[in-house]
Amino acid sequence: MNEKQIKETLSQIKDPVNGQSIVNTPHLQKLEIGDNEVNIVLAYNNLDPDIKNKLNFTILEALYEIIPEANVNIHFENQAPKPENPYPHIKNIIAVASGKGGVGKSTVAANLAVGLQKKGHSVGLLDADLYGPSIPTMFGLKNKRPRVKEIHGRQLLVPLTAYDIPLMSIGFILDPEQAVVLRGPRLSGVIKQFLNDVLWPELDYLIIDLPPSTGDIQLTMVQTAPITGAVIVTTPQAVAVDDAIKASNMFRLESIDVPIIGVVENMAWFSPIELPENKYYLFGNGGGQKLAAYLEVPLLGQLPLIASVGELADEGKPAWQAEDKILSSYLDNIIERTVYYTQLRNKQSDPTRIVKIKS
Ligand SMILES: Nc1ncnc2c1ncn2[C@@H]1O[C@H](COP(=O)(O)OP(=O)(O)OP(=O)(O)O)[C@@H](O)[C@H]1O
Repeated sequence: MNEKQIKETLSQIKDPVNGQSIVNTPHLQKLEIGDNEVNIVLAYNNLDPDIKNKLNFTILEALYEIIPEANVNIHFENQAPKPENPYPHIKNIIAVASGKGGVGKSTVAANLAVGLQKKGHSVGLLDADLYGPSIPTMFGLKNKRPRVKEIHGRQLLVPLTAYDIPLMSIGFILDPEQAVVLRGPRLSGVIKQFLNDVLWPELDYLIIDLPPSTGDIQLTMVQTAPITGAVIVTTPQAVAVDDAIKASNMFRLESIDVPIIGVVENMAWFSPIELPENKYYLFGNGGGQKLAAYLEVPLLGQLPLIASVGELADEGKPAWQAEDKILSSYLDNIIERTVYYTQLRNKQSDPTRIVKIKS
């Protein structure tokens, strides 16, 4: 049978619930076109029986017109639809978050992106820290502007690239003074633009560097994209851990429900270059482990305080670029465990749903 013709015919039929074409609606669970058979499974949450009968009849009638000899089976399931995903070309969206500022969230986000890319994954990095974007500096792209490309009448932003990673940051678009005054609808407009109007390629991971704490940006993000999971960054300090708990609690609200992949403890200790085996616990010891235990999530790894991390970042190079073996081994561990626990999350839980705005 002519699959294209069948799909075209079905695409003329509208989903009675959301008005989308029946072939694109998230209520469509299955469409199988065999030699002489079409099997359709639609899932609705308590659909009115009259509407269901009418839809059933409309589909049968439309297909009978073009394939009168075929066996058409339409099965309705009573269940919630698959979550909508406006970004099917991005497999995993990982939000890197922290409670306190300055704990190294951007450093971890940048190095996660570079490390994942080095291991063969396709990765994009989105700097959503509107009030203090550091990604342009860390990747040596300060004062650079993205190109605009018109596609099907839409003006889309082409991400800048460094180390083969497509990058987007508010710092590429607005001056810091302009970003600071963004509020309410304009703020969420910018966040939405970052996801919807940027030409992100097919990605295994989109890493999002969120601002510290909880606020409008985090809320807009979960209302815009299905965040696969959050990575929480903390230093060992008790105050940082307490604030990280507050930030984590936002993701865990029943209405938000973004899984936490794990915890990264940054600035875990200091080792002088001349004595790399010595560890000095400047900010206390075990805070990351405590946070992970409290949240019942894995500790993805620890990153010591190493002067070269900060120096390289200021030179526009993420630490992964360093030839430092000790540093690479810590980063390697964090990357491997992030991949493992993200895959485990995908196996064990349903995809995240975009948070609906209640009016
Ligand atoms: N492990 C480390 N060793 C040395 N310096 C580090 C380390 N991690 C971060 N830094 C430095 O500490 C400073 C703060 O780091 P970063 O910008 O990543 O923090 P942040 O949590 O994203 O901050 P913000 O609150 O601005 O979002 C930067 O100068 C960075 O280079």
